[in-house]
Amino acid sequence: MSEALLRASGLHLAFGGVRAADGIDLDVMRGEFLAIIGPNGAGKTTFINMTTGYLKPHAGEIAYEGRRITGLSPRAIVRLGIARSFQLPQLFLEHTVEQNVALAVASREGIWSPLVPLLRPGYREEARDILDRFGLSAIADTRADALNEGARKLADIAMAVALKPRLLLMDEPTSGVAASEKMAIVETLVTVLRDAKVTAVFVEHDMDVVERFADRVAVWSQGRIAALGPPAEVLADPAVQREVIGIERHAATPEAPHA
Ligand SMILES: Nc1ncnc2c1ncn2[C@@H]1O[C@H](COP(=O)(O)OP(=O)(O)OP(=O)(O)O)[C@@H](O)[C@H]1O
Repeated sequence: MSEALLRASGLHLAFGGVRAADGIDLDVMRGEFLAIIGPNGAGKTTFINMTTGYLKPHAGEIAYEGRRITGLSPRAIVRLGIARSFQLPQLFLEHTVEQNVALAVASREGIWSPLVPLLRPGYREEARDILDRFGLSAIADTRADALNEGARKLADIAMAVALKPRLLLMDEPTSGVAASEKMAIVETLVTVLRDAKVTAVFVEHDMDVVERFADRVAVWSQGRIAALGPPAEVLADPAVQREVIGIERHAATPEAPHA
């Protein structure tokens, strides 16, 4: 872990009077798992949106593998090796899990029709292999609209992995996942990503997940990074505990009653 895979410098973006990014500087190191925490509205999703081409910063620059990517389209950024998963999974609900992942496999070749993967066995085989790695083989033939939240999140991430990214950004991969399933799901996810040598940035509200799986944690606050470092250090900081973790634990209570 010595080289920056992604480098964000001086990112600014305002929505009217709201400064969603107010001077973000961040290096994501090759091979690391970086967690982003922070209260609602701090600008965490905005950072992911800027990095993946869904939003263009008003100022500043993002470089990936030394190349400026600011302002490129989401598809162009995917082609360079950056994928994302969403806070609300973006699955084709009337298709099966396997068909969804096969669609992502086919999209690597510029094919975006949901019908094509049904016709080409190679795409389906690769999709099966990915689902196997995620422990999702049992639900390969289940329609996406019949999945519970945890399975839906994992299927969405499996689609992102099917794009063969070197960097994966995940927006709240565990939100809505039952507390009893959460650690096992993240364990699987981390194993798949480490095996595939994928660097990961993930927005997370569960501090137990951050503590256990992140190499570093960045604390977002009002469009800025208020703290950055190893979880054991950052989460022990009284200011972080007071201003972020208290809020996070409180916010996480309804879906994570164990917290
Ligand atoms: N498209 C948009 N138009 C207007 N305001 C926006 C837009 N996207 C984000 N914002 C505002 O920018 C600020 C940062 O939002 P963002 O979604 O990045 O925060 P967040 O830290 O991801 O929050 P959460 O934890 O609730 O997802 C918020 O005040 C939000 O209302």
